[in-house]
Amino acid sequence: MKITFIGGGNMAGAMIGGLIHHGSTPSHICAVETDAMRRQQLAEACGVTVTASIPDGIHGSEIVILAVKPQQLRAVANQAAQFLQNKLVISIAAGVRASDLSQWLNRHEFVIRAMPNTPALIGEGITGLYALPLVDSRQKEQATTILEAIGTVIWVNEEAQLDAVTALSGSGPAYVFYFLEAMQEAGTQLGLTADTAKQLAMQTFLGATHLAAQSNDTLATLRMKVTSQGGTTEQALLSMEQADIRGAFIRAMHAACDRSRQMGEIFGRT
Ligand SMILES: NC(=O)C1=CN([C@@H]2O[C@H](COP(=O)(O)OP(=O)(O)OC[C@H]3O[C@@H](n4cnc5c(N)ncnc54)[C@H](O)[C@@H]3O)[C@@H](O)[C@H]2O)C=CC1
Ligand SMILES: O=C(O)[C@@H]1CCC=N1
Repeated sequence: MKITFIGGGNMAGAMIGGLIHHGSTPSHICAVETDAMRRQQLAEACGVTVTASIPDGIHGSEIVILAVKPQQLRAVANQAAQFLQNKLVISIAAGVRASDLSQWLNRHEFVIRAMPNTPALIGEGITGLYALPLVDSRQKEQATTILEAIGTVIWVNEEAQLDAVTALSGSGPAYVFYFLEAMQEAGTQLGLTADTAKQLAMQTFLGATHLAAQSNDTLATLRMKVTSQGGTTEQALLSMEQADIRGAFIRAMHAACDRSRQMGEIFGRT
């Protein structure tokens, strides 16, 4: 199965890296990229075919993954439309609705909207998927197979849920890195070296996440099992509650979800 990415930036790079890591043949992957330096990087780092031409890149591919910025999607769709025939199109652009993309692609019916995340690069991604009604089960299986190569796949029945997926797992790696940065910064203020603080922070995330995945306890119970009465964790959590960190976090994710919907309006129905 030959796959073409249109747009070879950060997310396409993570997906291509993940696919190759999982055993895909580099020559079966093509990236259409307008930036010459980025084309060279992709060819050298991944060994995939690169081109600046959309028709050349799409030729011979069964699946076309649109991985440009949301504001670039309409122009790219207009250029690609006449070369698609019955190919499956998967868009990873945040916000832009599958039905709008279908219109730009001359009412192309085989459109899936996907929201992956950057841990795809190491096969630890998670992708939310939504298909237009006429996408058949074979095409859905193809999309599942491709995206399972870079992690876990979750299908949603209502496209609006993809805005929530975007706010949670699409943007989520950035929240984790932000939190890790804060833990590292605090660790160094408390006398640890930056490397030691980073190692402690990262392994704490990994360990706690694996524990939560394997445990039958709720997240709240797991938290309480760390929190000794009169102890250190209690003081830290009290400080976080006083600063309304939980509320701030929830508001932040609402802001991300609102922005995804807004991008659907701004870059979609114009
Ligand atoms: N970065 C992330 O964590 C995630 C990004 N996304 C979505 O993926 C899409 C791409 O995001 P990034 O990779 O972060 O952006 P990026 O800016 O790194 O990549 C976009 C690439 O498209 C290229 N490009 C622009 N116009 C083009 C054209 N006409 N033909 C071919 N290539 C063209 C650019 O040169 C650039 O390399 C966005 O729509 C974003 O919403 C989705 C999930 C996660
Ligand atoms: O920030 C963004 O808009 C994209 C979508 C999810 C992650 N990056």
